[in-house]
Formats: sequence, C-alpha cells, structure tokens
Amino acid sequence: MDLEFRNLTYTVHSRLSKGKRREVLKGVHGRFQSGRLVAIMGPSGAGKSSLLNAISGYRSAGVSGELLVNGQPRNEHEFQRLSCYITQEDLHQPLLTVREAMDMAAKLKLPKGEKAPSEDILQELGLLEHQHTKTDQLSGGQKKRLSIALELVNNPPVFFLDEPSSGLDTVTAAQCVKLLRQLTRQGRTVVCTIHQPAASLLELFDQVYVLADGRCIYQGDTAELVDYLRDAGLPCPRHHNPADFIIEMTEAPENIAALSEKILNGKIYKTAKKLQEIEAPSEPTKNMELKICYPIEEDVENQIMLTNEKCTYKVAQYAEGSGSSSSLSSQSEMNSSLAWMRVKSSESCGYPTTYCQQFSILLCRMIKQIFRNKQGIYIQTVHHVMCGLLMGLCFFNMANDGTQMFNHLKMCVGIVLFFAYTQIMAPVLVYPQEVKLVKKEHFNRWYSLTPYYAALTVSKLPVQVTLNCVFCAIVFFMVGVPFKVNRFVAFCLTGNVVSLASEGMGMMIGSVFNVRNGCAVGPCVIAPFLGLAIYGFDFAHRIPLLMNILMKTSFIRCGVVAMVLTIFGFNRTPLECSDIYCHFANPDVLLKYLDIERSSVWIEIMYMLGLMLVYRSLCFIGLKWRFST
Ligand SMILES: Nc1ncnc2c1ncn2[C@@H]1O[C@H](COP(=O)(O)OP(=O)(O)OP(=O)(O)O)[C@@H](O)[C@H]1O
Repeated sequence: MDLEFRNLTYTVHSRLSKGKRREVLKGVHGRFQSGRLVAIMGPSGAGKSSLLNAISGYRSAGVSGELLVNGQPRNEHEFQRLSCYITQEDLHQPLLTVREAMDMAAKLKLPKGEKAPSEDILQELGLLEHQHTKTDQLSGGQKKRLSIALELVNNPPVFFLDEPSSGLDTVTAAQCVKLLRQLTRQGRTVVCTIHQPAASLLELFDQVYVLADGRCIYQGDTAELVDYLRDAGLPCPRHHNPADFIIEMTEAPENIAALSEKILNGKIYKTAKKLQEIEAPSEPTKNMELKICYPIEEDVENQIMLTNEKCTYKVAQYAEGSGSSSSLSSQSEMNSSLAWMRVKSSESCGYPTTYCQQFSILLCRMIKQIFRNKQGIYIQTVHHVMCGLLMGLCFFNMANDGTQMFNHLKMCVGIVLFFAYTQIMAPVLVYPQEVKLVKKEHFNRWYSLTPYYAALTVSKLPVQVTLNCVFCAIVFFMVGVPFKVNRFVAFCLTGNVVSLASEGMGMMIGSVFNVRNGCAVGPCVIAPFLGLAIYGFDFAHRIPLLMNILMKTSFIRCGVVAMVLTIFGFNRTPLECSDIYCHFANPDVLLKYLDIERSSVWIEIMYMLGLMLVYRSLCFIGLKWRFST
C-alpha cells in the first residue's frame, strides 16, 4: 500500500503559554511506497513521532491535511484495519507467556475458526524457544520482536513503528531493522521513526524522510542523501555518517529553511541515480528468509491486488528461490507469505470477532492474569485481614455499649474510609500504564472498548467481593454487632458498593488523566467527599441548598449513613447502659439526632449503586474520548 500525505499540519495548544497554538508539523508532504523500508529521522523535538502518529491515525486531534492510500483519499476505519502501530514502549500483557499472548492475539484478531500461523511467526522471529517465557521476562530486543509478532498474526500490510531501535544495543537494533526490511520485501509498507541511526543502520533503510522544526528537509532514497546535501551546498565530509551530518546541519535555522525550500517541504522525492534495487537484485535470494505461511481463503470474490512494480519483482525472486512458478496464482497456491495482499473489498470495517467473543476472550485473559498474580492476591488478603483485625480490636465488643455513641460513628466512618482508600489507590497507580497498552491494542483493532470495559469490571469482582466480605465478617463479629441475616447482608453490601464506587472513581482518574503522583491523588479525592459527609452530620438541620446538592454526590456520606442504619436499624433493641444516663442507648435517638431516621438502608445502597454507575460511565466516556483524539 502506498501512503501519501499532503499539506499535513499538526497543531497543539500549549497550556503553559496560555493556550497559544503551536504548529508541530508545518504543512509537510511525503509519500511512502510499499516494499520499502522508510525511516523518519530528525533532531529531538523535530516532530518525528507527531508525523508518525498523524499518518497512522494514532493521533487525530489537531491534525489537518490530506491522507491518501494508493492515490485515493483514505477511509480511516478501513485503514486502521489494514495497518498496525507499534509503540516505542513495548507494552505487553503481563503474566502471560509469549505463546499465550500470541494465542490471545490470534483469537481476538482473526475470525472464529481461523488459525494463525503463530508457530511460523515465532520461529521466524526467533521467539519459538522463548514461547513459554513470561512476556515481562523477555529482553528488550525480544519484547520488540514480540510486539511485531503479535501484529503479524493477522498480517497487516502497513506497519508503523515508533523508535523500534530505542533502548537496544547496535547489534540487536540492526537485527530488528533487518527484520523490518524482510517484512518490506514481502510487499509491506513499513515506516518507523529513528532518532539518529549509525551509518550501518541507516544503510538498511530504503528511504529516509528527514524532519527539522516540523518541516521536511529531505525525502528520498537513502543513497541519494549525500548527493542532495552536496547539491545544497552542505557537503558531507568523507567517513562522516550522513545521518549525523544532516542533524548537525539543522542547528542553523537558515539551513532548515534552505533545505526545506529545496525539497518543497516534501513535495519532491529524491530518487537515487542508480536504481540498483529495481534493475538488478541487490541482495541474494537467500537473504529473504522470512517465510510465514498464512492460510488462504479459497472462494474470495472481488479481490484486489495491492502491489507495485518493485514488489512484483521481489515476488519473482522469492518464487524462484522456492522452486515454484512466479505467477501470482501459484504464489497463492503455495500459501506464500503474500496471501495478505488479497484484500476482500467487500469485507466490513468492523472487528473480526463479535463483542460477545471479545468479552469472553478478554475475561479469560484477565482472570488468568489475576490468579497468576499470586503476590497481589496474597498482599490484598493480608491487607484486608490485618485491617479487619485492627478495626475489630479498636472497637472490640463495643456494639452493645450505649455509652460509646461517638465510637460507633467513628467505626462506621472508619469502615467506609477503609473501602474508599483501599480501592481508589490501585487503579490510580496502575491504570495510566494499563491505558497505554489498551490504547495500542484498541487502536490496532484487537477489540472494542465496550467488551474490554465490561470484562475489566466483571473480572475483578470475585476476588474483590470475597476479600471485602472477609473484612466485613471480621469487623462485624469482633465488634459484636447483633447478628441478623439481613443486617449482615446489608453490612457486606454497603462495604462492597463503597469499594466499587471508589474503584470506579480511581479508574476514572487513572484513565483520563495521566497521573504522575498517584499516591497523592487518593487522599486529595477522598478528602472533599469525607468533608461533605462530616459537614452533613454536623449541620444536619441547616444545610444550605447548594451544599445539600453537593452532599448528595458524596458516596462516603451515603456509605456512612448506610453503615449506621445497618448497625442501628433493623429493629435494634436498646443498647446496654453502664452509666447513670445514656442518651443514645436507644438507637432511634441516635438516628433521629443524625436526621436519618426516615432513611432506608436499601435506598442508600441503591443510591450508591447509581453513583457507582455514574463514575464508571464517566470513566468509560473518558477512555473513549482519550482514545479518539
Ligand atoms: N500533545 C502535545 N502537546 C504539546 N506539545 C506537543 C504535543 N505533541 C508534541 N508536542 C511537541 O511537539 C514537538 C515534537 O514532538 P515529537 O514527540 O513529535 O518530537 P520527536 O521528533 O519525536 O522527538 P524525540 O526524538 O525527542 O522523541 C515537541 O516539542 C513536543 O513538545
């Protein structure tokens, strides 16, 4: 697939400079041909990642200009289905082995019943011997290869990679780029950003696109770069790396302006004078060793062949080496790696699997990860049991003591705060990283956000609810609250709903904002809700209307009210009084004092469920918004 962009502009609004607009990409032009390995180069901050994000569609807000595929304006949905984006950070599902990650990717990315050539891919990418290694135990180079392997499962014709060589040593970086080169030799279009490649690495790229200050200063064959610089009056010294040289030249703004003008901001494509690769094969057939066999659908109508002159030439070379005919049909018959080129024009832009299938696959994946995270489960269990015991000891056997009214209230607030803090922190800390991974998978059309979110919500329930109930049981019995089935159920339910509402709020914060100091966020968020709860009790009879409305949004207040009603409601008999007079020995007096005697515990729980749904819906909307920009 040949990609082209015209007059591409990317504008950002800088918050620091009072919302001033800043052009990161300044009306650049360019074209990337299939079968060619393209490097986007330039000094730091030139706009390389921005260009890659804009042409891949990974970022759409602030981007304007024309994007074309094979000379036609592109359909974004269709293009996303045919392309993949590999982020600089190699984000993989933790606690899954390489093989499991491949199988999950295949299940999500291929229609039911279709088999992925996972073994071939792992073999070709040198990962077969590590197939039982957990993804987080792989080396940097192996992680990068796994990122490519996961995307090769459905064989997309276009690959975008952000800094594929970053963090790798020179040998591993060269191996990685050679692998990408092999992918292009099968007709794929591979575009990657690269910071400042060594001369040996630069040579592996067919085409370079150099950016400086958001403008194109060179576009064309790698071999032509030195001649271009010489023609521009900037001769690259002998034995000097042209990549280093052109980047050094961008230090002077006048050089950027002159070079950008000379190449017409990317409108001109500099072709090497000797088109060696097209006229005669530059590399022996034995070098083309990437042979992944994709299954071929027999009865596909309306097929279109996406190819170009150069690619067809390479097919012939490949076929000769394999000892079969060079015709395209025979290529298909031998299950060649070019099968992906047959794109069904009638195929819809949707996902290959249904939402139901996505939900069940994702749920399986998440449950597997939760139960493999033994350390996490162990820590959570210890935390809940220890906190339960501590709270039980603090308020031991106090539930029937009519002199301890304020301690009863403290206990209710304490239980609610335990659930709120415990559940808000984990998503705030974990979610920013998780969102990056989900964004990558969602952008590469593995699954839709709805089944992901549903699976995420359901997968955590079993462990979370069990541990919450363990905590509730410890406190309930140690404090000596008189047992009644409906009271105990309401007690556990209140704890769980507060916990789920807090988690929803934590997810909302963690997913929508890129929180850097997550530890400070929990207390900052909980504090106003707690304040509203306390305010509500202190001034129960003279709360202004606005405060009353605000108080209604405090799930902590609802939780405390529900807790008090649970412990002192359900026809509770008067408490024991060891003093001369116990004003609150009769539970109804306490409820009346708090102005909650007419409230119902079940309504409070329903109200908290409503708030929980609001927080979780906001989180979902926030995620959708974040992924769509
Ligand atoms: N969303 C954004 N908001 C504000 N500024 C942005 C945004 N995206 C990019 N920029 C700015 O645009 C410029 C180019 O950023 P970009 O990440 O594309 O550079 P780069 O060439 O990839 O740099 P590097 O090689 O260091 O990664 C930078 O100055 C960056 O601060």
